Amino acid sequence: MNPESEAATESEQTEVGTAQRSSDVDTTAADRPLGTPRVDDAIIEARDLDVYYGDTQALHGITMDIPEKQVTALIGPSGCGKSTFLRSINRMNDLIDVARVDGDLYFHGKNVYDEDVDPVALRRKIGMVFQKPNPFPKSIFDNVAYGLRVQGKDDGDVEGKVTTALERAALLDEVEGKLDESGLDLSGGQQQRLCIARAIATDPEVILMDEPASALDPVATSKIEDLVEELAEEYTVVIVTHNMQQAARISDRTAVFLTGGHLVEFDDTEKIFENPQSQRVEDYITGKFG
Ligand SMILES: Nc1ncnc2c1ncn2[C@@H]1O[C@H](COP(=O)(O)OP(=O)(O)OP(=O)(O)O)[C@@H](O)[C@H]1O
Repeated sequence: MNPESEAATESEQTEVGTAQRSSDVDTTAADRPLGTPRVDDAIIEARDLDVYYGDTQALHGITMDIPEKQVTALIGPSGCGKSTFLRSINRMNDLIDVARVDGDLYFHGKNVYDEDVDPVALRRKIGMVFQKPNPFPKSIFDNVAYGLRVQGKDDGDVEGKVTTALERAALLDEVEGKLDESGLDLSGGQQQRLCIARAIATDPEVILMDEPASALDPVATSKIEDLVEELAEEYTVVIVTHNMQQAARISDRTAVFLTGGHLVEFDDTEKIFENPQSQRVEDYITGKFG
């Protein structure tokens, strides 16, 4: 179906990720972050995105592109809006009563805030992993199979899909032979990899991670970091982290948000950490504040 005929079927729910963007909204110079916020291979494009909680504005005019199959890190001091931006990508902010979004956010060129977008379908393509591992009180197998069953993808090969997801999440070796045991009996690091397996079982394109290693010990953290880098061969990963060394180690590009909900600079990770353009970013990454 071409973009024009898709646009014509306004009354139907659009399968996100297939349409073309109908208009490109440029941003004002004042809002434009330093660095190279626009890229050619973007899968997600935020344009002039504002997010409010009631009367409080948490994000101001965010314009940035997330490149496909790379790791993009979002860093910045507490309360600067990193999680808010992450949640706005797959419309998780819809679940917060007082949250309101202005501006545009395109996924494969389709504005995810268009009325014809089904947020549940969107979240199948843009999965999320949270700070605290949150496996269901079910077996390891059922945790991973859960999304497939909910989506009616229980097509006889659930076992194969569960095995593949556990393998991609670098957990299979540790749980083989005990898939019937409770996911809650795994260690914290294993639980987080189980949640990652659950997120990738349904074959999303993008995985959003909100400080996925902050509750883990250094060994488990290192496994998650290795995994994130591997995942980027097949998926687009956007990760919020408080840990600047972690952002420097695992990400291709880094976005620096600063107090008040402004994106100040977005560039290749190496550039951000070695030669940032903004003095405020330099001060932040050298630990002068934040
Ligand atoms: N559900 C909510 N209701 C009201 N205000 C909120 C809500 N969630 C976040 N905020 C506010 O929005 C701003 C940005 O919060 P957000 O959690 O996005 O920041 P953050 O950079 O991810 O912070 P942290 O690093 O501490 O997790 C903060 O001022 C916060 O208090």
